[in-house]
Amino acid sequence: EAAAEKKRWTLNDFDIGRPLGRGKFGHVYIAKEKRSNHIVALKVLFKSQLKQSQVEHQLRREVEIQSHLRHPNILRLYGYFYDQKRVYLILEYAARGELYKELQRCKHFSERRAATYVASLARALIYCHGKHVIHRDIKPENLLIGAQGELKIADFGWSVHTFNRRQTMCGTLDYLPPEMVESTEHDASVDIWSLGILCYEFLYGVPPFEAKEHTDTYRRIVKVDLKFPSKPVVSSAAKDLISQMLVKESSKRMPLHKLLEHPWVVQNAEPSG
Ligand SMILES: Cn1ncc2ncnc(NCCc3cnc(NC(=O)Nc4cccc(C(F)(F)F)c4)s3)c21
Repeated sequence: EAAAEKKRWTLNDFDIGRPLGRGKFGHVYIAKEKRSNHIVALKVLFKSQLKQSQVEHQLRREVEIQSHLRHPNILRLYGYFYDQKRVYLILEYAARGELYKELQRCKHFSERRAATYVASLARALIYCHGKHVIHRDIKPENLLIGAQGELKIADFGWSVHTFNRRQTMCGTLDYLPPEMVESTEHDASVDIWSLGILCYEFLYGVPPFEAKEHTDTYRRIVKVDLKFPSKPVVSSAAKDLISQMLVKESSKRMPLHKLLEHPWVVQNAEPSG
């Protein structure tokens, strides 16, 4: 394993297979590492596009963050390499593909399936937050399904390390302006809100604040204009959990470990196995 990290990979180390998906910055292909016959996903990114969008630092941060994360519900990033024009990400292959396609196919998930996914996401986020990493981009497009149907959080392109400035400002806070001291706008509770949105979308098939115009969606979010349709029928326990996560005051959102003890999760989620 450690040896694998040191190795300089090149495209010649892989047999490239069918495309798995196409993203904004490039395509993903299934691939087989020739020496080990190990199946991986290879994301190909064009340097020109990365430069144009000025996201190189984000990619570096993703690779750095991902190299320390090991969790069954987090898609592994094994390594990367580059050539003249492209950067390649060597990723764990999720055999059952993209969750959003599954949600489109089923319209909405059963309460058991939704609770199972929400519980595994909560465990993955507890693990990330324990390492001061917040994902910040939890949505169906970034969720994949492994060979045993298990959920995998992918694409840490927007994740950040939340270092506590107090520790890194060499002791004194006295000279920090208010906005620096209370720089909590991006604390881990952003992921709790997103998980609440996801839970709603798993059960109803649409996100709670969806609207035709962006301005209307924005207005509904800041107002937390949360409504539960009469169809499909959803248990009051599920609605109770969602209502405790979609709270405007970030410090008042249900903490992730409390989510795992919520009756709806306890009664509906499959044991993590
Ligand atoms: C579709 N599909 N089906 C099966 C399957 N199995 C594995 N993977 C798949 N798809 C790839 C999932 C990803 C995981 N990590 C990613 N990371 C990323 O795309 N990072 C990234 C890109 C461009 C720019 C930036 C930057 F610079 F802004 F940070 C960051 S994408 C699969």
